[in-house]
Formats: sequence, structure tokens, C-alpha cells
Amino acid sequence: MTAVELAGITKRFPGVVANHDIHLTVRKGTVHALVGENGAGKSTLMKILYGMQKPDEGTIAIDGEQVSFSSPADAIARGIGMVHQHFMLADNLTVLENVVLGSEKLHGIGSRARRKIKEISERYGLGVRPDVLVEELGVAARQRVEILKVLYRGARTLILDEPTAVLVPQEVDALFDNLRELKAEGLSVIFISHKLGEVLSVADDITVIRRGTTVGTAVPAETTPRQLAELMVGSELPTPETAESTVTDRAVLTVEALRLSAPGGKALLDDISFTIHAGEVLGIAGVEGNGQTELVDALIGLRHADSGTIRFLDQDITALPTRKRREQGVGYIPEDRHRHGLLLEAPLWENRILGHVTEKPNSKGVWLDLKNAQQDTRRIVETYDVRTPGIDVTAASLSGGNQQKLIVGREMSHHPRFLIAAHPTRGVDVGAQAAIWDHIREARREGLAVLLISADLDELIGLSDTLRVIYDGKLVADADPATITPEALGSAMTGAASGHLEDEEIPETPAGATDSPKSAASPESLEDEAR
Ligand SMILES: Nc1ncnc2c1ncn2[C@@H]1O[C@H](COP(=O)(O)OP(=O)(O)OP(=O)(O)O)[C@@H](O)[C@H]1O
Repeated sequence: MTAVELAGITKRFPGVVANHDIHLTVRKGTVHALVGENGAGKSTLMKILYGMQKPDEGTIAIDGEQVSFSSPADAIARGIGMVHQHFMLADNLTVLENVVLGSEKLHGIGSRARRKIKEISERYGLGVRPDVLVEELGVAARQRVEILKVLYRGARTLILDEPTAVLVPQEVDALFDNLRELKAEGLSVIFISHKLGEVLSVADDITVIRRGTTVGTAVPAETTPRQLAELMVGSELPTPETAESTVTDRAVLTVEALRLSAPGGKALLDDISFTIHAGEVLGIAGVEGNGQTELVDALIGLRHADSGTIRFLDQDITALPTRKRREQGVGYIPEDRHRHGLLLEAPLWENRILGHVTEKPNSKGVWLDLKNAQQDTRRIVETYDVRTPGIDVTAASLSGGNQQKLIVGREMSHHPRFLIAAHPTRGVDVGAQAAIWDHIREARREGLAVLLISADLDELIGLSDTLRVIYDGKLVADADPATITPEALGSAMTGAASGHLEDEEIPETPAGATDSPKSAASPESLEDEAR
């Protein structure tokens, strides 16, 4: 039985054919993965299926019946639900309020709605409690609320856009268990991901999109991640070089006893101290919401610490404003590229200047040098393989992964001495990821010091020379990237271990873990609490 059939879909944007004659058949009761390089056209196709964009050509059939969507409301009415990469829940409302918002007609806003939420939660093992405030939930729990929200609206086919990008391994396993429950009930899931190992483990069918068109399907049981990547790229992948250590004894960044409190007095960063040397990548592991954002903000100067010092090379920069820090050689790849990394409605070349207004090649003396800035934008587009029809298009019109490549290219182009890299390859395909790693490694060989924050534990372990674990605003543990496994590191991130981590000694996640941002709780433990 076919749940969704897309046939001959074509969608053009100025200068780009985003989708060209795409065919996709999703069977009922299956997880169907959609993979492809950055800019291949995955999001565009899903926006078409979800009624956010109209195709120029092609047809959509749901349960064998041809449909035409003018808005997401039309798609929802036909059982299509979408969980976006950026969650769209209101923090200051409860789970119940978030779920019923806009759909009050379905089951009201009171006890009937509450019963319905509990029923859906139990049926699919989501562990969602209706009356907690969303702000109290961690990333994984929020995602389950988003999933429940679309199920509440009657979705039979769920589109999940890179759902695992923000999850630790244990949370990924829990999500995949939820997907199996959905399948068992005859629902279908369309799963977009750049993590090919995960795709192969969870998908029943895989469709590969290359440069806007479907180039083939893959059978998960008979395919390796490498073969899948090669299908995406259309050629063989280079083998990654082995990394030698380049750590020196020259301190580039020294943080001492940094403390930062919330307005209420709660410590968000508590006695943070570390040193990063020239040629060293210091990886910070942690579940989102444990102080990483505050640490990055303090280092780049977006927030000032209550106490403690930050030394960069031989200078105390604790009180220095952001622009001065950047001018002196601090590079910054922000965690939220839409809020801190880009001017979405400005052309690419203006985005190339952003954050580096006073620096070469963007300025000459006190004047902006637009010609040079534009020329350098072309160079970045070329070097970092930003897929775009030109440098005059807006940043908003780039695919997510290509936006990220532009930011990385911009920051690396200023030859920083110290780079703050928050999720540097989030949303980037495997090929481009390897290229970004190479750029970082090369700069590291030349003495760059890097603070790396990443939810991708393979990246964190693979790129770091030193690993520290942040939990509840404190650096609680350290690990050797040469020996630690993603699973062991994932456990430590939930607060299950401290001190120096040895692989065998790490206990399992404690059963009583809560769903606060500080720990990654399993749905089971949430259910226990609800009883
Ligand atoms: N609103 C738009 N205006 C102009 N061009 C667009 C627009 N949306 C997408 N594009 C272009 O269409 C192509 C496909 O982009 P899309 O976002 O679908 O890729 P993707 O496969 O989802 O990539 P990623 O993995 O990076 O998210 C890209 O070249 C992109 O620049």
C-alpha cells in the first residue's frame, strides 16, 4: 500500500532548478529516508509535500488519490505532518497548550484534549506529560512534543527534517524506538538525514537525490554508508587522512574561574577553567542547555561574566567588546546561524562582510571595499563549495548546509588564532563535512586553537585533541578522544560520571534522570514520573 506518491515533481527558483522530475513512493508502515548533498533539493521537495510551496510540474497522490495543496492546512487535512529542524514550541506555555494551539476545534482545550494527549503518548511510547511547561523540557522531550503535536492533528505520514542532529546517541535510540511504534500502527515516516549510519539502521527504503533529481534507491541491508555517500555525490569519496597531533605548549586561550549567573542568581557557568594551546582542539561534550551557549557567548563577548578572566595570547580580553575580539583574531561559528551568523535577507557578499566590517579584504582604511569583498565572496563560494547561482542571491535562498559552508568559509578566511566552533558542520552533508574538517585540521596544523562544541559525538571525538564534559554549568569530566566511545561519552553527558573517564567504568544513565535540559532522559523514565 502506498501512502504518498510524488511523480514528476519540478520546482524552479531564479537561477536554480531545485527539483527536477522527482519520483518518490512511500509505502505505508515504513520509514523512508531521503538523502542527498546540501542543496540537492530535499527540503524543497518536503515543502511541496507539506503545502508550503507549489510545484511547477508534477503530481502528489495520498493514499492513491491525487491532491493539490495550497497551504500546510491542506496537507494536514490529508494526514501529512511535519516536524521542523528548528522546533516551533512556545516556551512559556504548557505541553497541552502548545499541542492544542490552533487546533482547539479537535478536542477542545481541557480534559478531552488532555485525555487525547495521554492516549497518543501511551500508544507510541512518547512519554509526554501534558501539564509541564515546555521551557522545563530538554531537546529530546521537546521533539517528542512536536511529534505528538502532529499526531494530534491526525497525521498518518510524518516528515522529520534532520531529527537526530541535536540528540545524543541514547536519545537517538529512543527516537528510533518511537518510529518503530509509529510504523507498527501503519503510519509512515519520511526521514531526512545526513547521518548515513543512522539512515541505514532505521530506514526501510532510501531515496537518493542528487542535484535536484532522484538518482536511485538503496536497500539498507545491502548498502554501506560509504556506498550511500557515493550514490549521493555521484563519484568515489576520498579516504580521510589520519590526523597527527599538533598540540604545542603555547597557551592561546586561558579561561580562569569563569562564573556567569542568570538574573535570579542561578549559576549558568560555575568555576569554568581551561587552557587551549596553539594547534589544539578542545572539545566540549554536553547535552544541550548545560552552559554551552553561555560559555560561547562569554568567549565572544556577547555576555560578560560575573567573575573570572579570559586571556587571549598575552592579553586580558575579559572586558573587550565582540568586535575588538574578532579583530584580534577570534573566529566565531555560531550555534544558531539564523540569529547570529547571517543576515538572511541580505546578499551573500554582504554576509561575507558581516562581523568583519573593519577587516581586510572588506575594508581599506576607514572605507568599505565592496569590490574586494565581493571578489573574496566568490573565492569562498568556490573554495567551500557553496552551491549557489551567484553572490547576489540572499542568504535565505541557500539551502541550510550551504549557509553553514558560507559561515565557515568566512570565519576561516580571516585566519583566526582562536576559533569558537559551535556545531560547525550541523546540517552539512558528509562530503562537505569532511572538507570542513580538513580546513579546520589544516589551520590547526598552523597553530589554530579551537573550542569545539558539537552534538555529533563522532565529530567531537574525531576532531578533538582534548575532551571535557560540561554538565549543569560545570566542567565535570575529561576523556581521551583516542579511547572513548560515543556511547560512553553520551552517558557521561547525562551526568552519570565525573573525573577522568575510562571506558569500562562508565555506568548507565541513572534511572531517575529527569527531563530538564541538564540530562537526557529516556521516555521510560518520564513515564515513571508521570505515574
Ligand atoms: N526560496 C528559495 N529561493 C531561491 N532558491 C531556493 C529557495 N529555496 C531553495 N532554493 C535553492 O534550491 C536548491 C535546493 O535547496 P534545498 O533547501 O531543497 O536543499 P536540501 O537538499 O534540503 O539541502 P540541505 O541538505 O543543505 O538542507 C538550492 O540550490 C537552494 O539554493
